Amino acid sequence: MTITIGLPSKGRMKEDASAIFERAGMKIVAVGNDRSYRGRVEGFDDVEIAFLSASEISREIGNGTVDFGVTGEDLIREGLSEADRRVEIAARLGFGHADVVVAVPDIWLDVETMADLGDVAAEFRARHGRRLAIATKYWRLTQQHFSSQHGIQLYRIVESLGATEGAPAAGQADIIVDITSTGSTLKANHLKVLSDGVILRSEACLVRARKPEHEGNATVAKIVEAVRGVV
Ligand SMILES: Nc1ncnc2c1ncn2[C@@H]1O[C@H](COP(=O)(O)OP(=O)(O)OP(=O)(O)O)[C@@H](O)[C@H]1O
Ligand SMILES: O=P(O)(O)OC[C@H]1O[C@H](OP(=O)(O)OP(=O)(O)O)[C@H](O)[C@@H]1O
Repeated sequence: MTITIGLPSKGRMKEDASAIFERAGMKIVAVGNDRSYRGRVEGFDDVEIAFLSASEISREIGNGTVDFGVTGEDLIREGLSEADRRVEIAARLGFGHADVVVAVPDIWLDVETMADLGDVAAEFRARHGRRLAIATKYWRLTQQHFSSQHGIQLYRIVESLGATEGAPAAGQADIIVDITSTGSTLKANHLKVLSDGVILRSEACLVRARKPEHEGNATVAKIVEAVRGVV
């Protein structure tokens, strides 16, 4: 059986993901020329590499098209329903750290917690004649955090595919759910994170699709062991 590993073909995780495999004794070589989206691993004849974007990797692990992948935990939990049933986080890789957070305008002085935000959401319609609007690309994580975890139902999600932090000032939304690493983008846009507003502390992970045929497969075990040995 050939084991396929999805690695980022571009973006912020690309270099670090390949470097981890190299440190683990699995040197990746491109098949064909440099622009090829296929690779192999020196010394592992039954392993192939598929170079994909970070969000494609999460999707392909979810549907089992690749056996392993390196991607952010945020993309796994946002992209896949019942993620823990479908995939296993085999190793946390120590790079690509970012938190998915709930942030509100600095000037909302009375709003520090999700409970405060729940009160605001409840009053919002009476005061403004509409629901609290949340700009985000993290639909699933937002719904889980607001509805399931904090019992807040009165809100509406405004899809944002970029420059999410600008949405409140632009009048497109009231608050945001987005990723932050240094916090400088939030600060520049006069937003603050609620004290219990960290939805997920994400980092790059080696993720395995849960497949029955992995049971007892020596190559699968070797890949996990090799990567765990260097993180
Ligand atoms: N400052 C940051 N901003 C955004 N994402 C970050 C940051 N730091 C780490 N990440 C992580 O990087 C991953 C996304 O990587 P990247 O932006 O390179 O993907 P991408 O190539 O844009 O993928 P796609 O095109 O599929 O969206 C996510 O898992 C995210 O959590
Ligand atoms: O907390 P900070 O260090 O300020 O980082 C957070 C910002 O970085 C990312 O955007 P980026 O400009 O990298 O573009 P992207 O969303 O297209 O990846 C992310 O979407 C945030 O806006």
